[in-house]
Amino acid sequence: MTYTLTDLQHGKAEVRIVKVDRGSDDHVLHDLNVTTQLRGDFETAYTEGDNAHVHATDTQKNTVYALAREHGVTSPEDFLLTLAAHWRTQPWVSGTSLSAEQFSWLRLPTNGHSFVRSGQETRTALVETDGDATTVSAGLTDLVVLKSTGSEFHGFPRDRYTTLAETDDRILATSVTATWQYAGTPSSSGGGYDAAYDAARAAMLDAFAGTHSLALQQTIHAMGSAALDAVPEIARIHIQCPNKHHFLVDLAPFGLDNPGEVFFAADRPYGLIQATVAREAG
Ligand SMILES: O=c1[nH]c(=O)c2[nH]c(=O)[nH]c2[nH]1
Repeated sequence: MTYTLTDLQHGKAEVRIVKVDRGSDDHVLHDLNVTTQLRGDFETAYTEGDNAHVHATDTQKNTVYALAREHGVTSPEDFLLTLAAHWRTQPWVSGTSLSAEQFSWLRLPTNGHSFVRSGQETRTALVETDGDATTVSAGLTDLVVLKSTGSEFHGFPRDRYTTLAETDDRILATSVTATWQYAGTPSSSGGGYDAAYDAARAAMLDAFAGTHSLALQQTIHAMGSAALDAVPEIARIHIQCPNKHHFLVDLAPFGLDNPGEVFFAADRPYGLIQATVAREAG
């Protein structure tokens, strides 16, 4: 019996790299978790155990560290593009999928070389190549936000299984995961990928806070639209949000009222709402 073998890729997952820029007394940290995946003419390794074409995953890990030293690390997107350019020159490689998580650090005021981890969220980047074609995506995960009013949910259909009460004032809380694709390179004079990330993140937070929400769905649409408004190079954005339910605790058995002050923060199950917002073609 023969079977078809497809989707071959190999690489090193979660290469943790911390690059210190020592160009001035104010050091800069780039803290990344990089995953490499190469595609290409690697079939005989699977079918015959012939490794003649296999770029060892250990070599790929070393390449990440060496190119960080040779080319430096600026934005995660630019670093992944540097790696992609390297593997484009290597034999038997026809494409790559290179991803990174970036953890951010803030310099402490005491001196230029002490830091505190900042931001609970993780920045993400993905560079994919296929021959000469390159796509760059970016995003974030674990951006936890909450608003203590300015959120309603009503008007949904009721059937024999519906128990949820309608509400015109609830807590809205979520942990945003967003991924967006760039149609063009954000201009380096405008700050490049870093500034584009900051602008998209700020726009999404502003939309979360500023939208009087009638549904998390509406808030997601507003956040996606705000990111597209803020960064012209973003072609489309996918946003996924768990609805982190906060249930008002019934304090009546204790002779107490509860005018929207004491909540039970449930962790599961949770609603899971997602959508892609894209620019219209043409
Ligand atoms: O914003 C919401 N969207 C829903 O689809 C939903 N469903 C639900 O039970 N609560 C909520 N809240």
